[in-house]
Amino acid sequence: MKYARDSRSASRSDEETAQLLFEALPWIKNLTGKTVVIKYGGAAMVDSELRADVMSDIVLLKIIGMKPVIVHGGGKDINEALSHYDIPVEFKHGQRVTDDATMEIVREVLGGKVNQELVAAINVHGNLAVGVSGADAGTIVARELDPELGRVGKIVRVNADYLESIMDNEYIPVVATVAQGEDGGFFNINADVAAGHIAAAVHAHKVIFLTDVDGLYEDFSDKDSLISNLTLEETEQMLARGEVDKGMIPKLESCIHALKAGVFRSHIINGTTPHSLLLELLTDAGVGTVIHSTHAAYEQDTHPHPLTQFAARLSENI
Ligand SMILES: Nc1ncnc2c1ncn2[C@@H]1O[C@H](COP(=O)(O)OP(=O)(O)O)[C@@H](O)[C@H]1O
Ligand SMILES: CC(=O)N[C@@H](CCC(=O)OP(=O)(O)O)C(=O)O
Repeated sequence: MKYARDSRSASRSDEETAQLLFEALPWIKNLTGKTVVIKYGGAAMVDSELRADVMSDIVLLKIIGMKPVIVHGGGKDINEALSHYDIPVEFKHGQRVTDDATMEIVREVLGGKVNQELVAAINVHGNLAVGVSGADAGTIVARELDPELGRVGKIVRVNADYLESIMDNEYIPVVATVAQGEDGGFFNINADVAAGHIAAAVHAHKVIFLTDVDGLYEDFSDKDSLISNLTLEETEQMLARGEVDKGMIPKLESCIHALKAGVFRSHIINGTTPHSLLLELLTDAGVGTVIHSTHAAYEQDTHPHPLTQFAARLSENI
């Protein structure tokens, strides 16, 4: 996906640029020192130019004082590699049926190619990113979820200390969701599920799912039904009524898991929209769906703020 990069600076005066930077100050102060888990995967990850820009945005967030943890997927890359080796692709309930041959490919693609490419895209800005396999230091430990799914894991624990030690040393952990098995082998973990567990374990302030749609729709066939915010309870009710399907189910379940563990907010945003992360984190205007514990908690935290102007102008100019 291509998009214009330079129109923005051309259409803005120096004074406006200074104002934009100044208005970001309260947001930067608010987020300093906070851990934010960012799940990046799926269709939002396939375009290399866009991927480089998302990694640059994460570098910016790190430089302004946040502590990002990236948890990445790579389902499409796994599918390509499997078709290259003539291994069939099969999913059940949103999870890849993972026999031993598939597990080897998952390890190579997630722990190798995809992880290294994301780390490299960050490290062009300085040596900030550390690639972490979920199997390193028991970062993610799992056991069999369901014999029908083969080597798909159910997470039993996360080594938050290891991830925090990486962040304490000012690095950004970039986690591939290959788990260490309690049985000594490896397990394949859905990256949405892993992000929710990791956010809970590191007591993240927020968990953000970058995907290929603008957020959660009340009715996916109606593009006017995007939900800007909803509570944990409303999310549970939507799931129970069967109103969401496909990849949105593990995302919502992970949002619920993270919120119940004390994560302040879960966000679902469009990773194919340029700078959606910056808009979501540095403005009140928001660009996707926010899930929060209660409406009261949401209202208390969401004040009208001059920076909403920053959001509007940033959106206009990209
Ligand atoms: N109610 C809904 N709102 C938004 N997306 C939905 C909904 N129900 C199903 N979906 C599907 O969920 C998909 C996102 O999940 P997924 O494809 O797994 O994303 P990713 O690959 O980014 O993890 C959307 O592209 C959409 O097809
Ligand atoms: C068990 C399971 O389904 N694992 C996923 C892991 C990668 C992933 O989740 O990638 P996306 O976020 O890009 O979809 C898989 O094999 O595709």
